Amino acid sequence: MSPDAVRLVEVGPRDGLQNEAGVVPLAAKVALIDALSAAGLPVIEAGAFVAPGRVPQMADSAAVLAAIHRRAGVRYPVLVPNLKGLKAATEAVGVDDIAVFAAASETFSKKNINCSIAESLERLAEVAARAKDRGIAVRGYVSCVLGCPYEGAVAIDRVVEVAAALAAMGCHEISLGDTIGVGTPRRAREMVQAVAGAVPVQRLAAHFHDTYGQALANILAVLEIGVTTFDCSVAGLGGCPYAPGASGNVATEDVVYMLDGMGIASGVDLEKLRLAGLALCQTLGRPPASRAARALAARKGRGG
Ligand SMILES: CC(C)(COP(=O)([O-])OP(=O)([O-])OC[C@H]1O[C@@H](n2cnc3c(N)ncnc32)[C@H](O)[C@@H]1OP(=O)([O-])[O-])[C@@H](O)C(=O)NCCC(=O)NCCSC(=O)C[C@@](C)(O)CC(=O)[O-]
Repeated sequence: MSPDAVRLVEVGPRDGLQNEAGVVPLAAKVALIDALSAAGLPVIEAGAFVAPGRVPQMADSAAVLAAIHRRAGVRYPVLVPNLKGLKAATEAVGVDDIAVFAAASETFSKKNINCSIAESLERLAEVAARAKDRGIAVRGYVSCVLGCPYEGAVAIDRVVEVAAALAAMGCHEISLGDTIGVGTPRRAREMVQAVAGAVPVQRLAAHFHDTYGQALANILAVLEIGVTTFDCSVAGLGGCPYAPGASGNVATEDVVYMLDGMGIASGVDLEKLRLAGLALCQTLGRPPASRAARALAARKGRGG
């Protein structure tokens, strides 16, 4: 059964832009975030306090946070990999939400954050404890929940273990990331059902990349078993620098179009969202990857 309402977590300004080869001007990032909040997104991941040598595109995250217009009720989490990142985040303007990230694949963990899964969980537990002491909410990500770019298949038991460890260290929500978008609906559902045996489904979020065009189908599959929080990226921006070949997250416009059609409330204005994505894509010099955004633009072009 489908819910009446869902919560969308917009990850475009972080997951979307982290993989861009060229420099995205600070003003364009700020304008994007402000346009997304004006479109009704309740959570907008605004940046990452990671090593700038590894992900140069996120190096200006503190400046982004200082420049955005904060809308009442909107949350602006940032990614934090370690205590150094937590320190930088707490020194930035207005950070009261962070997200820590681990993986269900050893090789991905090593490539992405240069340590084993066990080491990362130890490190993140300290980050989470200190963040909580300061009243900062902590979200947890698990990458490679349906496959790894280096190891291939990933055991569901491993996903359950990592998700449970993040929940045990106090993450209020666990986002399950199909980093390379290889998942299909039945497997996505099996994975979520298994994780829900360890972490209540109300605390789970689904984070599907759309590499194989399966993201919307996967969302629907897990929506029907109780997941009500979905990560998405405006204009389908993105990919992970440590997941070669992976495309962006499911496009927020495509998700909102589907939800609107199903009568499921997200609080997001599709037209304002489309224009937010379009403005950023004009800066990037390419069309939005969102099918819904393209179709809506074509309809407008025909006077529809
Ligand atoms: C995790 C680390 C930091 C480990 O870092 P390390 O590679 O082990 O190296 P280190 O700890 O020895 O540090 C190397 C240099 O970085 C600095 N440093 C160290 N930490 C920080 C920090 N926080 N902020 C700023 N600088 C930092 C540190 O001070 C040092 O500077 P140097 O002495 O060379 O001048 C590094 O490997 C890293 O930043 N990796 C990038 C991870 C990343 O951002 N990946 C993409 C996001 S995850 C993702 O996209 C998946 C997700 C979440 O979307 C879900 C999904 O789809 O699966």
